Amino acid sequence: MARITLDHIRHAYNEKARAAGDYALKEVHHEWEDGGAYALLGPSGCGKTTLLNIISGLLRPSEGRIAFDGADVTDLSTEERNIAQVFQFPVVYDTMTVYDNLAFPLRNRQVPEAEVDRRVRDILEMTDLSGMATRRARGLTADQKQKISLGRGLVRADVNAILFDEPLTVIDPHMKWVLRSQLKRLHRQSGFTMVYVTHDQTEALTFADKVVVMYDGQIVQIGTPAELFETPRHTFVGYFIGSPGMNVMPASIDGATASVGGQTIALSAAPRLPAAGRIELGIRPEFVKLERGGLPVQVEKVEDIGRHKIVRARFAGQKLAIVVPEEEEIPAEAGIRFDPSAIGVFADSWRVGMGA
Ligand SMILES: Nc1ncnc2c1ncn2[C@@H]1O[C@H](COP(=O)(O)OP(=O)(O)OP(=O)(O)O)[C@@H](O)[C@H]1O
Repeated sequence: MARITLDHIRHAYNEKARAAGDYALKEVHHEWEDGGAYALLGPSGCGKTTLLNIISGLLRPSEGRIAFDGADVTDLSTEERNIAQVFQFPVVYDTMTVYDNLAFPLRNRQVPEAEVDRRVRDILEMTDLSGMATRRARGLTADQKQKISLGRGLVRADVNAILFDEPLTVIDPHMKWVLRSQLKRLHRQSGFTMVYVTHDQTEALTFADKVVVMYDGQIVQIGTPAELFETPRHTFVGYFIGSPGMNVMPASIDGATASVGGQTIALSAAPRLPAAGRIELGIRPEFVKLERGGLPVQVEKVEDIGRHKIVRARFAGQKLAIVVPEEEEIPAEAGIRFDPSAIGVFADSWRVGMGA
């Protein structure tokens, strides 16, 4: 288990990189707690794997240093960093039995056989592979092989961290849910530092204590699922987390009042705006209320998804999503009201503070 320090890390795959845009990973400067469960979440190409490979030692960053518990490991190999990794696709020994595959990382380190047996049996149970312990890996499905890979990542008790790169991609949906919950439980029991790469928000939000949201080579926010939902620091976080994502509307501001397409919206306080910049309001669909009176809105579509309804509407020339509780009627000639305390103000996509 280790605290991971990312000290002014940048990475470019092209050695001649100069401009910020040349870097696959723009500057990352953070400290991740010992024993934390982190998810790296973001769309394809945003730099998640690059950052994970820098932590594991598969990639040396172009700039900056990385430390485990304060000791510089920038020039150490994965093996020397004492890290377990689980990749997107299975890495198993086909000719070995399931049991021996799981035992391999332990036997390799001369762990006493009684301890090997205890650990392997725990993992067999966790991954639902107990019934096939004596079968050779060859001939198993991709799904079963990936469970072996996952088990091999989890079997050692002496690692500094366990890194997962989209480990559940080939697992069927029900088992995905089971394994995610098991991983969470295992994290609580073991206290390993875990870093989990995914582009799936459900996976990230159920697994992690802290979600690291990445966009275009940058970490745009590190927060608990609740923080990301309630106070996204960047419009991308608002849009990426939540279903549907946050509504973002271009606006102008005068004191504690915003104007969107000629409609006036009250804010909770006057935002502290920078001298220049593109101003937008962000409000989650859960905090827009449909009611008689209110600001004019055109309802275009209603999607009933069981727990609630999603209303797709147009407000002041902008698309707007509204979440309506299942039991509530959608009034004829509906208008809308925004909860002022739930409105965020963003300048050039970054959240600004409110009030003096
Ligand atoms: N070996 C490489 N050589 C050159 N460019 C690379 C290399 N690996 C990644 N890149 C580029 O770096 C950027 C970040 O890629 P990275 O794989 O880290 O993103 P990601 O968020 O993990 O994406 P995905 O979810 O698709 O794996 C992308 O623009 C990608 O094309």
